[in-house]
Amino acid sequence: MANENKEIGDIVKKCKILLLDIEGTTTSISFVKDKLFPYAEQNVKQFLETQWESSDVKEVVTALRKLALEDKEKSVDGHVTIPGEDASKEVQIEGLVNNVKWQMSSDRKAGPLKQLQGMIWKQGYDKGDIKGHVYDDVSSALEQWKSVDGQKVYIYSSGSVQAQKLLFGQSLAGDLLQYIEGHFDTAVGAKQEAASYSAIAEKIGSKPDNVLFLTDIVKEAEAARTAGLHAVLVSREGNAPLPSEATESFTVIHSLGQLTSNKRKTDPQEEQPAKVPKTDLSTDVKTTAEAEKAKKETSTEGKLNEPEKKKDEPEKKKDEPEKMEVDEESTPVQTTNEPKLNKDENKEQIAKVVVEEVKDAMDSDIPTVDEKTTIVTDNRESQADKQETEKMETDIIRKTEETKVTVDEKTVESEKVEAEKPAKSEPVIQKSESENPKSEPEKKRSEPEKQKSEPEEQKAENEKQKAENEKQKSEPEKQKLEPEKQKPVLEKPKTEPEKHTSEPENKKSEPEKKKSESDKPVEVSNKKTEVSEKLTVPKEKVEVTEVKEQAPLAEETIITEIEEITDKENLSEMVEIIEDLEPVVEEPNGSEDMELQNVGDVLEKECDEILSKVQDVTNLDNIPLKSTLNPIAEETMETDNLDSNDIMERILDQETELETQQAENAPKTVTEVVDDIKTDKVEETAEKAVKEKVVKTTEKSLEDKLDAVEEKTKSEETKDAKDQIIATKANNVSEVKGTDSKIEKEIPPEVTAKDTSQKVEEKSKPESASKTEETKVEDKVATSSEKTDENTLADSKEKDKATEEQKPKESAPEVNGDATNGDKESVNQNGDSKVEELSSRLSVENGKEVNGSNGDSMDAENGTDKKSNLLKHKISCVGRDVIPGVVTLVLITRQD
Ligand SMILES: CSCCC(=O)C(=O)COP(=O)(O)O
Ligand SMILES: [Mg+2]
Repeated sequence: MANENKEIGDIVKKCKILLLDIEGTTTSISFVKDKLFPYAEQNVKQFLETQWESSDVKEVVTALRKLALEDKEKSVDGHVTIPGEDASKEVQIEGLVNNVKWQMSSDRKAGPLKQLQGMIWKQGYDKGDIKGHVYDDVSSALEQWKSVDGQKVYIYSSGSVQAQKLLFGQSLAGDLLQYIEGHFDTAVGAKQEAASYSAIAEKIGSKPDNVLFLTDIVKEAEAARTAGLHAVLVSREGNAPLPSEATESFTVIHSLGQLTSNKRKTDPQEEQPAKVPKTDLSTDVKTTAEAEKAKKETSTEGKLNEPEKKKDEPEKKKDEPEKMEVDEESTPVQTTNEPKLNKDENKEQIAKVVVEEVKDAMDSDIPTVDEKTTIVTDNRESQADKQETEKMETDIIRKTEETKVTVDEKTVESEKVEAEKPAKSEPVIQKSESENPKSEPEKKRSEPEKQKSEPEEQKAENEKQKAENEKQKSEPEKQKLEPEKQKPVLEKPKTEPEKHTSEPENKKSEPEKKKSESDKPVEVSNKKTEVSEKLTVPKEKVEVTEVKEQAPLAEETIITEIEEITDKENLSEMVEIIEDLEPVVEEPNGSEDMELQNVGDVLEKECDEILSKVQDVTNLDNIPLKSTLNPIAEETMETDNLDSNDIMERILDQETELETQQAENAPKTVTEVVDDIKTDKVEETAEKAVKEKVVKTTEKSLEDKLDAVEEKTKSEETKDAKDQIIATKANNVSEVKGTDSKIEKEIPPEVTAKDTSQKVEEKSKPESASKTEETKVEDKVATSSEKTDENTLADSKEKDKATEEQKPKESAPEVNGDATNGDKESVNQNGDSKVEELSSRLSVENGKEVNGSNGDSMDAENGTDKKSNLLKHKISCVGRDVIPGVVTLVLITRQD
């Protein structure tokens, strides 16, 4: 059995029953000898005198007298006789007191003595003179075994059952009886007899092999082992030193906590603070010191060699019913306490705390969902739980913010995919995913001033933008952009990170409006904005570099050309020039025709590739992107000849339908979203949120592009549209063309709009989160798109306004249809032939592309138109990232 020492961990897990000794195991020997025994000695006479007539006293007196006769017959050394019943009460009591004191002096474990002791001690407990001593680790171990580990605890002590219950019921640690299933005393047999343990196992209803006995007495341990029980020796401060052979044979512990698992209760609410298990480490240190000290003390084991005969156990029958308080078989017992489970439960508990902190920190922001993974995958050793927990919580909060950053970046960069040149999208996305998120918070912290100043500035900008957007939506025919708005854009060249930074900021103005000025979304939005901003500046530099590396073809060439043509370092100067210029656009010369055509083809192809890559990166194959876009695509396919009003109505209908369906699903609350963290859906939720953003971004972008097309058409109908307007509109036309072409290729015609909506909703389970993000993304895209037109058209606002004011009634019908479908007549009404030609071509191109590739414009237009379209297409792919004003200038310059 020597190997049991090494196997104790497994044995503890296996044993359903823990059988505990008291003195020297749960309670100090000194408490018994220095408190209980003296109390009994001092009060025995008084007790007998006052309780002489009670049946219990008479019974125990009879038993004591019987034992004394036996001791006399056996000639036990130092035995004390008890006078017969024929003696006076006083004589009998005097004899009894002397006998009791003699037995106690030798720590005799006789049943009648323990019975009387218990009766006397009860008075002391009742008076408050006695509090049962238990070691510090006892209560926690008892609770752990019962409440968590699923082990049942029984007491087996020479002290009477009554004395046991008094001690644990009125202990220094409170009432511990709730953790004890039953009590055994010497009525079941002497503690150094194996039969006693067999009897206990039988009474409990457990196999001896499933019972672990804890005691400070080697002979008791040996008896238990003989009976087939497992036994562990307990070494406490003040205990008799354990012989070396015993420590080699038995496992020796110094704290009951050494036999408890590291598990915690699954529901912290059920756990009382005072009952939280202490760490094993601290207890071990203490008890080890106690053990070392105990080894220096003299052994008292020899004094405890008292005979324990069944005839000396008159209280046996009376005790037995108490011993079977719990039917062990009737209550399932957890058999294993694997460390892994302990950790998991700890994690779960920690996760709850962390979730609360995340809630506070994130203020219900969506990306918090990603933190769940961190919690689950964290592995810690139980003894360092507290420190690890703090660290973990910190890490989780930090990673949560990092996740936010990642999600925001993906959102922004997904938007960039649409907004930027096609060749840029791939490296941007790759960069987003490959970046080390841990570096982001550092970047964020490195720019605190920017974080503080920009939101306010941005807020004013957003409000301004909102007003503009409202105006554009409600009064499309009066889309006029303030000239001053063009300057900030023109002052920010494409390669400046500020341009990218400003986009997501502007896009956040809409969610604030749509959320009915709700504070929380605004806060979240701002928070995300800050993160995006902070990260954008340093990151964009890298992105630009990568883009340059991977997109060295057409657009870079065009950029170079533009730069060469303009040869202006200070673009603000160009703004002034442009503003002063009377826009005149002429056709490119014929020698450039093929070159431009090639460039246009390349760019168009790259646009398609980018859309494909966006889908790959965001796993859009698994979500109904195509279906989401389908309503738009199908409508356009079926309404080749519809005017812009029809298209807009259908788009709006689709949008309304989608929103209605989304609204039907009860949105998840923030708490529910955060709670998802606990169910290991964090990554899934975050992924869905990102996908949702991309889907919505794409969808909204398309809608906005169609809006832009319509707006362009309207502007064309003013007849005196300037070159800048045409060039800018060409951007959107090309983009719509590329996007629509892609959609048409990918969307199977059998997919219905209804299916699309359902799929989107099913896929987007974190509804409220998605809703919030959707709104943001949609608004971002909308704002971005609108702003592009806004800025580009700004310098022609006054002229357009004057024109439209003159012919308000004429503009409306033209915008509603003819221009979109390429009615050259309606466009030509406004005069300038060159402008008319370009406008007409643009109208044709708009009509064709919005309607879904129903023909090659090259076939319908003359060579001049082809060149112009190619030029517009070329510029459209670049212009958005360059500057509309520059594009205009290029147009002008090239034509000149
Ligand atoms: C509550 S019992 C008080 C201690 C006592 O009287 C005694 O005999 C303890 O014996 P144990 O078997 O628990 O060592
Ligand atoms: Mg003991």
